[in-house]
Amino acid sequence: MTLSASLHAARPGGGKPSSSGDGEAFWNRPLAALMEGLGATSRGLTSAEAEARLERFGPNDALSRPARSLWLRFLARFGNPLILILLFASALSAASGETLSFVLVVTIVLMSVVLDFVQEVRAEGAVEALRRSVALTAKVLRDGTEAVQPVDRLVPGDVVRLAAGDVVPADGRLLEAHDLFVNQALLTGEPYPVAKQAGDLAVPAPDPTAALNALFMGTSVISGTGLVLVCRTGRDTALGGLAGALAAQRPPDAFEIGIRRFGFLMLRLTVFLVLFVLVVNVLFDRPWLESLMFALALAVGLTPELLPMVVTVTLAGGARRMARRRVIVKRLAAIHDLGAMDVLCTDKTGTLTEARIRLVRHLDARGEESERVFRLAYLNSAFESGIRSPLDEAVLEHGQMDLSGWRKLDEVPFDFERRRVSVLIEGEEGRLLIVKGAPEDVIRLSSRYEAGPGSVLPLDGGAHRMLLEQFERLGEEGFRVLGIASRSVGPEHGTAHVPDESELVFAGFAVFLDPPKADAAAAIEALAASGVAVKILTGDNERVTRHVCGELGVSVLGVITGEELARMSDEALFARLPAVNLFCRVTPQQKRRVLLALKRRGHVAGFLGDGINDASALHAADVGISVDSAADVAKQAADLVLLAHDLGVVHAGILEGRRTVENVTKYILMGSSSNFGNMFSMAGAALFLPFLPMLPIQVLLNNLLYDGSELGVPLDRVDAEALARPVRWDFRLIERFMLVLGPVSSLFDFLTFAALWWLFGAGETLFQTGWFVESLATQVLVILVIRTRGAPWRSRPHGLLLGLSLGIAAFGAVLPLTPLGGLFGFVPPPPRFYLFLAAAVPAYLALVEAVKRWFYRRLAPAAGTTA
Ligand SMILES: Nc1ncnc2c1ncn2[C@@H]1O[C@H](COP(=O)(O)OP(=O)(O)OP(=O)(O)O)[C@@H](O)[C@H]1O
Ligand SMILES: [Mg+2]
Repeated sequence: MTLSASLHAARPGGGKPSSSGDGEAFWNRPLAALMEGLGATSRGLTSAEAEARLERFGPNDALSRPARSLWLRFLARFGNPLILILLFASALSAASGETLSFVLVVTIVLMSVVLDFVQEVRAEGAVEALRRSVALTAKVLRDGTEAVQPVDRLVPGDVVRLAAGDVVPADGRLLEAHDLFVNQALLTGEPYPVAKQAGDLAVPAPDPTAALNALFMGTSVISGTGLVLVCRTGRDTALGGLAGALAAQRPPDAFEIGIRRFGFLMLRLTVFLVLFVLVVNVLFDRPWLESLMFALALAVGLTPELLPMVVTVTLAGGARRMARRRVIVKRLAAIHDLGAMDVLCTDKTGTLTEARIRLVRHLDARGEESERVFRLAYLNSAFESGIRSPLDEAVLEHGQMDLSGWRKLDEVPFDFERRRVSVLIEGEEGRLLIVKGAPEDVIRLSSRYEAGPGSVLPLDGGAHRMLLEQFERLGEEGFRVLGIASRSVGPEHGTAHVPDESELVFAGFAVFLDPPKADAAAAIEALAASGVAVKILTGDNERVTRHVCGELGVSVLGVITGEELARMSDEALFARLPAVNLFCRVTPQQKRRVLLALKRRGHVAGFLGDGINDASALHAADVGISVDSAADVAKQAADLVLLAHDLGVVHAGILEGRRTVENVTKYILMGSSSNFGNMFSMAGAALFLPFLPMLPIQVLLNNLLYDGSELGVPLDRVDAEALARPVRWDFRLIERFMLVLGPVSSLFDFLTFAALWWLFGAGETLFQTGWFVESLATQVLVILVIRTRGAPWRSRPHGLLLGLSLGIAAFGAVLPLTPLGGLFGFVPPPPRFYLFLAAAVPAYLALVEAVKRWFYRRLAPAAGTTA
């Protein structure tokens, strides 16, 4: 993985002194001294003290930059050189007597900046609030009791309880550890489990990777439990030291690249245009100050600087609407990926099934109900301290058992490669290793079996067949099954290891029922109808999964099991992918491999999962989707978090994502074609007219009104046809669109110039007025044509969009007739002009419509949809 690789390479924070210490790393200090220095006890802080420390240390967020105040950010907006020069130039003109124009320029610029700024801040606030709503939490000791707190409220001195699947929320020292293994790949790049223990180090460790008594933010607990004293938070953590590298390393996504490329194109055109206008005006000996201001006003309207803001605002609007459909967006750009997604991989439990797992039977080897099998399963589930799966919950809920006669000595924690868990306990039967896991493996590891009370028989070929048959029959009936086995060991046996899981005595099966989800079938159909294929990736076995599919009416095209996958080359997998929609008994790494293969085939692949075993697939996917109740590591890896574990929610989210992408595209099409075209015409006009085609202040006003008319775009409706298939950004399409429609708009503008000049014999002020009214109307109304690929009258726009577009065009037309118009240098045009307008604007729109149809038919027939 590039991320961990880069972190590995960077590896700063290594010898970084702890914020709590005197230059010595916190893991090397004696615990007692460390606690004294932190003013901490093993019972945690008081709420009041924690509150005070939060003030002092700031929020526990390693990646955030210190927030700039709103005022500073607002002022920074004026740091834009174009705006500065414009203000400076208008101040110069004020000095030469044009005070009114100066006041107007400042007012308009201020209004524009405020409009943009308010939108952006609101958008960011909304996105941040959404992100917070699914933020990770930690179990913290506060006021002597355990409380659940958002991770960013942790402070040095806090005591945090951790279990398997948790992401370590800060850097700290272990106060207690039980069978604790963590994944430190974020720090070391190596995914192997590392054992951690409480206590002082015998030999000082030079860097975090060697500190076996400490845990570090961003690493995750694989198994076991721990109690951690928080020593460093936020930017002071080892992860915080990497934050810079992290941010720098994140490769830009396709969208960012597209926006940048497009922005650069616009920038070049702007520079060219502005220089052109300036040179022409200077050559023709026109007043230089006004020409400069005119050019600057043009540039302010054209600069792509605002494009990312506009996109962010639209995406944030989309994120808000998705939240109403119970999909929380953690990474804004994921909205596009969601809209573009054409394959969705999902796990089984919780998505296709209710995840209300019940233990329904406990059968011995002969298939008879057995209390002993339940007791062994119960002991295993009760004493295992690793990943507490819903299967364990189901065992523990099934009945009560007195554990007082038993003591736990050790365990071999569950992992998704081995698919079993063992506990070593001591009690009335002496020392006993109890193994619970995937039946085919537990049977394979057994050499004898219990055939009724007190009777143990060798597990020979016949018995083996009998057990497998029983297991398969249960699977075909849709039951999830775990095998239970045990082994007596001598008193010299104090610890348990993987090789001990052999020569077992097979006891029987724990049989679970997890009913299929009634509405999953409809959701899968809806996804298919929307061009998203669903593939199932599960750690469970083929029989159970087939049964679930059968109940749901999902047809199984082809199956690959984990075993086959392990033997399969990447090429073979690549070739078989299209014909397979079921992957069974796959390990976490195999889930990841399938996703990478799908991506290599050119799919935009999503993954929906909630378990620890899903985290690496979530990372690998283009769109990682998890649920609010998921394990920390899964939630952290996800781009989107569902508030309800439901494929229907995903479908709703996909449509919302596509809609958002379509609306962003509309924005860009509108801005790039008509706005660009109009500006281009102004440059032409500068060449032929003896005066400026519009006063600088009029250009600015035009721009402000245009911006206002765009406020409705994010809310706009999108045609059903556009939502029916995955959509991708297509900046080439946008560029071509601009290059075709820009000149169309310019062509029409020159016709207008001609009419104003010859038909109305317009002088400077009338020309400027007429042109202002006309250009605003065409720029603002063209959205009604280009917002759909089909006929505009068949696609109803959102009320606000329609209202703002018509309203602003009308406002522009009426403005010159009012006293306010005089302020901006307008004169009331003759009635004949309005007749001309009433003919010209519809003619323009009709022309755009014709060219648009030709464009989509000839130049971009299939663009915008995925193959
Ligand atoms: N608590 C447990 N004790 C023993 N074995 C378990 C336990 N949990 C899971 N297993 C074994 O590991 C296998 C894989 O786990 P699981 O079914 O949860 O994987 P998964 O990929 O998350 O599946 P799903 O797609 O259903 O969510 C199980 O089929 C079972 O054999
Ligand atoms: Mg699962």
